[in-house]
Amino acid sequence: MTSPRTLLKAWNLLARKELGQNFLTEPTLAAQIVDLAGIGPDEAVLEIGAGLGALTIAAARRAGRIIAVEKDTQLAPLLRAELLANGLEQVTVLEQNIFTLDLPRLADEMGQPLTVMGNLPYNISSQVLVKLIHERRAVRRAILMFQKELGDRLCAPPGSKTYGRLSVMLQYCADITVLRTVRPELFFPKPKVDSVVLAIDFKTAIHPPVGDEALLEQVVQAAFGQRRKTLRNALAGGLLPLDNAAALQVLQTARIDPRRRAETLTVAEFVALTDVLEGHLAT
Ligand SMILES: C[S@@+](CC[C@H](N)C(=O)[O-])C[C@H]1O[C@@H](n2cnc3c(N)ncnc32)[C@H](O)[C@@H]1O
Repeated sequence: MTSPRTLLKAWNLLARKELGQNFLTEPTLAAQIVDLAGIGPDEAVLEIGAGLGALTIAAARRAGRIIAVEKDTQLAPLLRAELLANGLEQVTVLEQNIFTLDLPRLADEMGQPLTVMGNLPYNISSQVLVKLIHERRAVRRAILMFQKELGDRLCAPPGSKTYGRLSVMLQYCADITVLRTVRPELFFPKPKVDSVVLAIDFKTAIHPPVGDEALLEQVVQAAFGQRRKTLRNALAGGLLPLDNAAALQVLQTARIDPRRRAETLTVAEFVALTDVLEGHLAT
């Protein structure tokens, strides 16, 4: 792997901050991430934000097929040239915004659920996660690098300050494992903060499953949208079709103290609350 600094210079390009371009500089680290991801020859891998190919090249040495998505059309030819130079022909580079890619359709075309991999641009990491949650029937596993602060939020338990909307929605449908942290020195350009690699295994069965997942998202959004307020006031805050009396009734039926705050609720309690609310809205 040629160093990102050398490659960009040779192609007369600059790293684009607005695309979250912090490239991995260490091939051994890229190989280690791919090893930790347990990528094997039978897998279909989708890489989000392939950049200059650090992870792509490491993964292509192990995986059956790789679809590498890269939004920056200036980088894509460079990436193709790098892959060719490394004799890696089983990689398809898509010059595309990840948000325009239909994952269930891609998984159908590949004949199996996808292993998703990526050193995510920090400015779209949360949105990518929401997309993966929504389209998870197409995803077997995701091995993703995040800014450490977001990684901590995703893993945060109830009761902690960083526990929030995404922690609940992700923990509801996935098991999360911290694989390793990565220091800023291992990227070019060097970011200001540490990163973390997480393995996200989507659950094949959820216990307990919620009746209406879209409603769960709305409840979680309403609760954390006003996280300093009591649940009763947050739920009656306007996002849900509930007034203060109805919010109280729903919380009491779900056996949740209306004076509690969103960050104290377990995922199972959010599920129970949503199921009660669904029944309430149906009457
Ligand atoms: C943090 S860099 C990682 C690059 C490379 N995977 C690595 O580890 O060195 C993120 C990459 O995602 C690309 N990117 C940014 N927004 C994107 C989007 N919406 N869809 C696809 N790729 C995107 C950037 O251009 C950049 O190459």
